[in-house]
Amino acid sequence: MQPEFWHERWRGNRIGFHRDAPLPLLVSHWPSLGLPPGSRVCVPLCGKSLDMVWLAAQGHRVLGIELSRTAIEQFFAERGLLPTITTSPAGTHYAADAWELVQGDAFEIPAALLSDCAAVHDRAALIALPADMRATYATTLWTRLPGDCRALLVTLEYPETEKAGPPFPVGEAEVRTRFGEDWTVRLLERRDILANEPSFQGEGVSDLHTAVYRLDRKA
Ligand SMILES: C[S@@+](CC[C@H](N)C(=O)[O-])C[C@H]1O[C@@H](n2cnc3c(N)ncnc32)[C@H](O)[C@@H]1O
Repeated sequence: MQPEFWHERWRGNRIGFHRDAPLPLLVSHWPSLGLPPGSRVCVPLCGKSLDMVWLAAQGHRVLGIELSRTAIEQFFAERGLLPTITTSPAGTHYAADAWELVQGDAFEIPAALLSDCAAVHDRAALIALPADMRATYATTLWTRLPGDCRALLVTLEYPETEKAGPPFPVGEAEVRTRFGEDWTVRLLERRDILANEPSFQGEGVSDLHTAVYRLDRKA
């Protein structure tokens, strides 16, 4: 999954991963993180997700990280906002209201930019990446998050021989292997969603679950 793969998806508007409403699992599980309003939330590989709108409505400031300038421009245009644009070694920063979206590579984001992030929301970020890139993602961005950080991580599980990713299946054992050393990992919910996902059924997937984890950075 090289950058060109994603740029091509955005150019061609082939963004089937984008949802026209906040993720229900975010809405139901986010309050359990107990974050104070005003906390900054990192949304890696953010696309133009409406989850960022929902997080802002909860009183959070949002730091999104996204390769595609198209995605970022569409996010602000769809809210009728003209962002302020600045640059840093991390990339190009677009900021308006509660949102700062950085056009850059999530693997290259420096710890200084993440230092005041109290939480992470990962939906379709880890599972967007093939195994070798998931390893890099876990050992770069996630290791640079500050000491008291918490996270919601949403995954998909299906038999990997039944469909080519993305999205890729990531089971509980992999989540614990990738994050368990630095994070306390708790499975919050695992839900059968095959009946709601005709495109997976159409590709021959016989079993499909989504799982939500809470991660707490170990001291
Ligand atoms: C499957 S989409 C999910 C987008 C969003 N999380 C959502 O739920 O709609 C993955 C997104 O990650 C972006 N992306 C892929 N690799 C990236 C990287 N290394 N750094 C930043 N963004 C990346 C892609 O451009 C794409 O918008």
